[in-house]
Amino acid sequence: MEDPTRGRHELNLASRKAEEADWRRFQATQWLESLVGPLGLSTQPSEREFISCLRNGLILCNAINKIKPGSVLKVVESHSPSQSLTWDSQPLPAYQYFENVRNFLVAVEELKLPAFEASDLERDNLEAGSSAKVVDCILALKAYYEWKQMSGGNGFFKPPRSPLVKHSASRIHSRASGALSSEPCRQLEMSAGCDNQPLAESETQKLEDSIVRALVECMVDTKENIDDNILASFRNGNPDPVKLFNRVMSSCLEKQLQNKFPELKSVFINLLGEGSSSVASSTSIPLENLSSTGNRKCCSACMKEGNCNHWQLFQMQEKELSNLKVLLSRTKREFQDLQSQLQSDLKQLGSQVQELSTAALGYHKVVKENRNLYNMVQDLRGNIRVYCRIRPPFSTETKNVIDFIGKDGSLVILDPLKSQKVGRKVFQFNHVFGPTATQDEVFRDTQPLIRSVMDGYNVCIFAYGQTGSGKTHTMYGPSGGSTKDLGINYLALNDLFQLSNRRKDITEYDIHVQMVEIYNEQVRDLLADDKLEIRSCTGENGLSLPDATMHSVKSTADVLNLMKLGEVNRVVSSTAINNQSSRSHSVLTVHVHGKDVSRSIVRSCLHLVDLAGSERVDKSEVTGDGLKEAQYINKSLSCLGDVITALAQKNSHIPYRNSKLTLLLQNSLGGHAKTLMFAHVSPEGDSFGETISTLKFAQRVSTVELGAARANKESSEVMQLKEQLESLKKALTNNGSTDITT
Ligand SMILES: Nc1ncnc2c1ncn2[C@@H]1O[C@H](COP(=O)(O)OP(=O)(O)OP(=O)(O)O)[C@@H](O)[C@H]1O
Repeated sequence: MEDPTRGRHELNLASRKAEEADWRRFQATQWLESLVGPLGLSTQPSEREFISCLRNGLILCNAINKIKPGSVLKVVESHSPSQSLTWDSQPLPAYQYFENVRNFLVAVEELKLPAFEASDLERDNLEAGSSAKVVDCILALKAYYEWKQMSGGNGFFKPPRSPLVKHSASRIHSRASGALSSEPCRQLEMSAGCDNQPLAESETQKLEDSIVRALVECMVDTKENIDDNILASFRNGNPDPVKLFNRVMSSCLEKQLQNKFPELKSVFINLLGEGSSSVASSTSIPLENLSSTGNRKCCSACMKEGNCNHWQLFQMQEKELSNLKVLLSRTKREFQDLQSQLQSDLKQLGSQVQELSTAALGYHKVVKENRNLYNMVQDLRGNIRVYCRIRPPFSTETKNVIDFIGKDGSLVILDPLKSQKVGRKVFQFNHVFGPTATQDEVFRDTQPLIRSVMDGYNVCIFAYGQTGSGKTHTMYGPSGGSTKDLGINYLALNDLFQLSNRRKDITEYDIHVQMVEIYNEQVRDLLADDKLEIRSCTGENGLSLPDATMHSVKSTADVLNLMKLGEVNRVVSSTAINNQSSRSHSVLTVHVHGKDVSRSIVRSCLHLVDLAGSERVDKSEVTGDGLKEAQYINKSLSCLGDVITALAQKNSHIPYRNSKLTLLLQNSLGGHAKTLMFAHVSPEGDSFGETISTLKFAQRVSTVELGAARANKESSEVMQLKEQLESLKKALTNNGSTDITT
């Protein structure tokens, strides 16, 4: 037997379906009008009205061009001005406009939106429900348009499901739910429940069945019990379909869920709750607000305009936002970790640098202390300091005998005639200046020694070496009177003036100079007009050259003038080895006399000696007077060697008197003076013999112990006592002579 309620339900369903179709058509019309202007249709257009209006494809093309400009490039327009867009004045034949419809459908396909058949717009096909596909297509366009406006076209657009598509699988279900399911589904979609539920397929199916059954029953009941207010609003001819639908639906749901399907209510709440839970937790909006008020508010506002994706988009963005928040806090944590790691690394690095710099400082301090201690030991032992200076080679082509120059004063030379293994000779000096050392560098190393003259020490600096090895260059500077690269003589005096100036408040200094040469065993005054020969080299008052003229100097200019005069007077001649060879030993003596505020007196002298070059007579190719000069030079140098050897061997007798040179340097070599020798060598291979001989001599000199240097300083008491002694001596002498005469 046929169930009478079922028949009634089917009847009701058909009418609901029709209502739904009307409502959707209304939405499509409203939206098209808002997009392209008035269509000339009634408020509730019939299917016929609606299809006729769209038949020429003009409205459709204009609409799609508004959504996506250029979608239909050529739109066939209505030519007659009398032809309006109203549906009933549609001009024929329609085939002229078939192109519009076809182009529109192509554009719709390109947007991947649900399309319809061109024949759906034909007059002959018009029957109930035939416009559904066209309406679906327009509502899909509407949804696309709204998505594009909201997202700016970024992301993925998902067209809303057509009720036709969804329910084609089951005839019964489509019958029962075709008209209605789109709305609940959309409601669920809005809360992200419809598609995103991770339910099993069978479960979903079961759920859908329950919902559809409940809704069908609900609507049948509601339709029968529709309250007068709702019917009245229908009758007064101006119903708001959205409001009407909402009211019907809400009262239906409320009743059915409350009374008949309490289990369905919990399913609904769960669905809505699950869909909202993540959002609720991330935004702290109460669940009820989202599932009822918020959700409904959003949709009631949008329902007027058609399909609504707001809630879904909102949820997606909320989710993305919360993901981003998590990412941000994780990145922040990582950044903080990195920062603290960096800080601790920097701290560690800083302390390491600090340690290193302390170590470096300590190292420099120790090196300096070592040097000072070494010098102190040298002073205490009274050793003669020996510096070696190597002249730059005259030609790069000649073989160089210098193998290695150590910073510690070691020097290795190589016999050019022997192999590297056996031809190497090692020497050790206080310092070795290589060919590139400047005059200034050489002076800076000797400066402390020179300055000690101002404290009362006697100092002697002499340059020794073969002819042409650079002795005059070191002591005077480049030959030819150049004021560039001036040597130790000038730089030393200049420095003494500066020091005297700096100490002028404490000590008053007088500086005098003498300049003599020893030529062929004769001492000659280089600063006197007539170059008088000086007979005595050891005079009274501690002066080694009492007869040589004494010149007071107050400035470096004075010194320069005197040095020029001395250079002019010195005997030089050209030899095969050096065309400006010094044929004599020159001695510049600087006498310093200082008196300080306590009336203590310092008296000292600085000998700056440029020896004549030692040379092999055969090699220098000299004859006659030149040969005689060379023999004298060699003899005096060998006397110097004898004195050095005797001193080195600590002999009781030192043969100072064997030559004028050793007699002149007696106080510097045997007294309590500070002595420095510059051993000059030529780097050329053909000078190897002389180089070895110079270096051996220098090595011997460095072993000489002179005893600790002593300053010539007399305190005011000693001076007073000395003065008293002098006056007593005089008185005694006077008394004696008186006694004799009386
Ligand atoms: N360190 C140097 N840098 C540049 N040129 C140098 C250097 N040493 C020496 N000379 C040059 O070498 C040449 C010989 O030097 P110098 O006259 O000083 O030798 P010397 O040992 O005094 O010779 P002699 O014993 O014959 O007088 C000069 O032309 C000098 O300018």
